[in-house]
Amino acid sequence: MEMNGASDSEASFSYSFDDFLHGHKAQLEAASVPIQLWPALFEKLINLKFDAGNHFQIVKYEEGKGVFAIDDIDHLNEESVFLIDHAWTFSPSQARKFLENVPGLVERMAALFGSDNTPCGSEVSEESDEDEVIFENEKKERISECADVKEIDGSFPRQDSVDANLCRGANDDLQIDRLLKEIWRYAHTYTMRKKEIVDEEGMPVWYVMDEFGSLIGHSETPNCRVVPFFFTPHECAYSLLFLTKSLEKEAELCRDYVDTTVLKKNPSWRHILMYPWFGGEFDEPLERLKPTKDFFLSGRKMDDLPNEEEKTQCRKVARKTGGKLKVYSDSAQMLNNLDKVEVELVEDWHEADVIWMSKHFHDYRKLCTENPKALINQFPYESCLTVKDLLAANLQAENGDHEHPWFQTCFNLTTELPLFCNYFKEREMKGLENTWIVKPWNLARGLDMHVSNDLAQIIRLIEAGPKVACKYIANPVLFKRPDNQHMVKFDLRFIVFVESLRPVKAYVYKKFWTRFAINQFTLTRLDDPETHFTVFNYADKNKILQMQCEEFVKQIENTHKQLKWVEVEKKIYESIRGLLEAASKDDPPCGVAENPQSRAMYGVDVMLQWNNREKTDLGVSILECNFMPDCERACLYYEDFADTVFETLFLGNINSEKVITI
Ligand SMILES: Nc1ncnc2c1ncn2[C@@H]1O[C@H](COP(=O)(O)OP(=O)(O)OP(=O)(O)O)[C@@H](O)[C@H]1O
Repeated sequence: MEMNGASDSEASFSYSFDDFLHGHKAQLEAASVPIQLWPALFEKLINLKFDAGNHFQIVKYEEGKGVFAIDDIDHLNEESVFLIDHAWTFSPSQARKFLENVPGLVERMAALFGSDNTPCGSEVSEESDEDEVIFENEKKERISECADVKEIDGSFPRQDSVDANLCRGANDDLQIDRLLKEIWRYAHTYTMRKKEIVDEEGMPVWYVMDEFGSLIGHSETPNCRVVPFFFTPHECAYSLLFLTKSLEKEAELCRDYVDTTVLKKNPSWRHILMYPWFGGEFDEPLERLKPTKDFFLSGRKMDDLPNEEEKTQCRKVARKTGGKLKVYSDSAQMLNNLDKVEVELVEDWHEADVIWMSKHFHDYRKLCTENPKALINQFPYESCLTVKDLLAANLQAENGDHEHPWFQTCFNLTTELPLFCNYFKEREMKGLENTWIVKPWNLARGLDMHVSNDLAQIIRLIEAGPKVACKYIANPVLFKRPDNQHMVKFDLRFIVFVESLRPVKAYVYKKFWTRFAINQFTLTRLDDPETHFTVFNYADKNKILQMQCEEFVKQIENTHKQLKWVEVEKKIYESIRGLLEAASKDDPPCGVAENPQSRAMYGVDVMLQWNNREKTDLGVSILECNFMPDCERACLYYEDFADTVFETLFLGNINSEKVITI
């Protein structure tokens, strides 16, 4: 028997198998779905034919539930591909909100997670309960429950997903906490990439499969694979189940829970990747070393540098200190905001006094030999400073640890997962605070970031893309928000102008920017973005507190009487200088390179924390350093900003009222 979500007439609309291949072939190949299954898959997708119930049943046994074959099933059979629906699609930062508000979601997830999936091979109970053959009925119910069936392009019916509607309802917080922990044994991920956004990586989507998919057991020698599949006409993802071995009647269906690219790249990590399901200890002593040159070079285009002689010649060239600057640029934002500094745009970079680029520049040698008088707003290999994983690697000591007081301990989970797990477990054993912030290094604006003290969750998060884990600042200095009276975390952005790196010659713009969290700081709800982040990607502007730095200083000194801002500022400036020195200490490609023609402006994000219980010892922590070719917000707040940038960086006009030498 099968479930058809579409009537015959709907199914016969003009979407052909060729259309299907055109839109999905790359996905099918990437997921290694055998080619002989594609026609049946196409047919099942357009008819929404969830027919797994004809071949499998859920069976309860002593340790839990599993999925078993009703008949012999040949894996070479062209029909042996089955659709699995997704019970819940979610983003981890919004999951709690949905559990609190969507009726029935807590109950469904609790029922789903309540079963204990044990590895294949467990004894099957003699009496396989009739009631447990649930897919078919359940699917019928699901479809009939779904009152809102939409027509897309007048042809395909599509059901609203469970996360589409929000409504109020009360649920037990403890149960939700438990579900949010358990979910990392059931959740899976795929990433949507939008073709039109070339530079930005896609945002990962997490989902829980329906009861059938979620109850498939684990084996290291699996007999099936389950892969996510985005079906464009439905604008919706399903999972596909296909067999890798034939099944005999009553055999248990088992997939490999860690059949992921992470495992493919690191086969020796299997026991670590299995931790979310089976736990374990990671106590092998591992030596942490600084990443090698190869690490810094992988996936990066090398910058071409002038040799020492060329640099020496270049240093002798006289440069402009006034008058009209000839500027070659790919970005007008900053130039449009210049008032006092006169500029003339040139089409040929050979003529330029200043090269102002938002795109990465690589040809420093050519610039040095063909236009030595020009200055440019970038340093070679500055990604060692501005990209999170490279910065963390750059700042590591030879023994691999981070020893700078202004930098939080940080692990690259793509290369150092075993080390991180050891470190995590060691802290756990010692009873030390163990909250981490897990950040992708290729997305900005706080996207795909997670605060967590749960090792299982952290391990699973790397399936959604490369990440670093940095020790979370658990004792931040808090700010009393005047609008809601909450004591919230905040971070500060300082703009630094770099004139040279060896030795460091740099200036900080005296005005800085403030960013505040919304909710009262607490370590109890680590999934709440409004408590733990100061950047928000939504439009509720009312919740965002804007405050000029002068007002911020007044208020923070008022709240924390032991703080004197002049002293805090001094520590911040010392830390920023420390950052620039440390980041350019190693030769390229492992550190930022000195270059006589380079000048740069970076945005340095800083948090303040208490180093002791008494709150007398203040620490400065640098979160990250951003390359800033444009500065819309700065130009909007401070009319003199663009002029100050150009005067400081390119005219050698250091105005001590606006910038401070660090
Ligand atoms: N180690 C940390 N401890 C506590 N909070 C942190 C830590 N690192 C980052 N955060 C917080 O996480 C958020 C994003 O941080 P970060 O600046 O590193 O990322 P981003 O995505 O590059 O954002 P942006 O580019 O907008 O600054 C901020 O709200 C920041 O306060």
